[in-house]
Amino acid sequence: MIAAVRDAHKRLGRVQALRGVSLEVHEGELLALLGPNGAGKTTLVSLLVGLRAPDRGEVRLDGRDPREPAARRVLGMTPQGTGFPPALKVREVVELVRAHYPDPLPTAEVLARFGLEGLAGRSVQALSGGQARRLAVALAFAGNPRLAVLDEPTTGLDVESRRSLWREIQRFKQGGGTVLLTTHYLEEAESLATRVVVLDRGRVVAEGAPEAIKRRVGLKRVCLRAAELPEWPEVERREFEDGRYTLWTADADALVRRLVQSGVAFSDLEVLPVSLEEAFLAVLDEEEER
Ligand SMILES: Nc1ncnc2c1ncn2[C@@H]1O[C@H](COP(=O)(O)OP(=O)(O)OP(=O)(O)O)[C@@H](O)[C@H]1O
Repeated sequence: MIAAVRDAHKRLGRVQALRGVSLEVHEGELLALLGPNGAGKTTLVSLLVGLRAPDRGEVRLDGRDPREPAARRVLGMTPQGTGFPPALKVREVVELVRAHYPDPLPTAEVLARFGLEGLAGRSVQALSGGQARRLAVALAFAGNPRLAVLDEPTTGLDVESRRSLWREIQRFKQGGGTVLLTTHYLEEAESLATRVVVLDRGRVVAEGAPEAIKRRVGLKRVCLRAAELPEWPEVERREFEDGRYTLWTADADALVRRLVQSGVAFSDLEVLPVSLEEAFLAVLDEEEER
């Protein structure tokens, strides 16, 4: 285990941002922290990286208090916000971060991997939003750390930049690195994460592999083309768009049998799992009802 939080509580001003959160980050995993705005993700990350201390509970990074500089040597992170030292060029910012680590990646490699070669001599103030974001993520990897902590790494990036960043994140993980990331893109968590933790109002409300969280919701999607379908008891929810029905059901087998027995003409039948996004919304709905 490379990092752990046990029963952490944190109050920020009048807000109880964390209410007893426990979390372990295991070596080699890619853990995605999900949750709606204000759930406490950034606060939790700030405890793990030693920027804040919990009011109650314990935080460990590589077995030590993350507020000790020596503990943070295992850690690479995206800077909070995009506040780079203003007078520096891109290459200089990369070199500044590398200088803090015993075995960093070569500067040229950092620049190349994150599509920054053409920008090496550019002042950080003259970067576009997307370029600054790529630099921020590159800095998390520049020191060749054991744990990379990425707070919303791909927010504001175009599709191509997002995909190329995903490739770099995966490459780091394949090389044995551990990643903790927060994201609002469920698709990102679904394609990258080995494990997902969902926070809501300062608590962990769901945890597991993306597949397990989807199973917990217990529904499947049955999709088909048909002119009109009767109401069936197995169907929890239905949508009709462009001649195609999507039916959400807890028992896809029973629904398909019903469909065939009904004699309704249909085509293009597919049975699909729910997406992580649908599962995420269902988990938050359950919490809301509690
Ligand atoms: N410095 C602060 N002072 C007072 N309240 C704060 C402070 N920082 C955060 N909060 C509050 O603490 C709660 C948790 O915030 P946090 O930034 O951890 O959430 P988040 O899950 O990262 O949200 P988002 O998805 O919007 O980034 C929110 O209600 C937020 O308004």
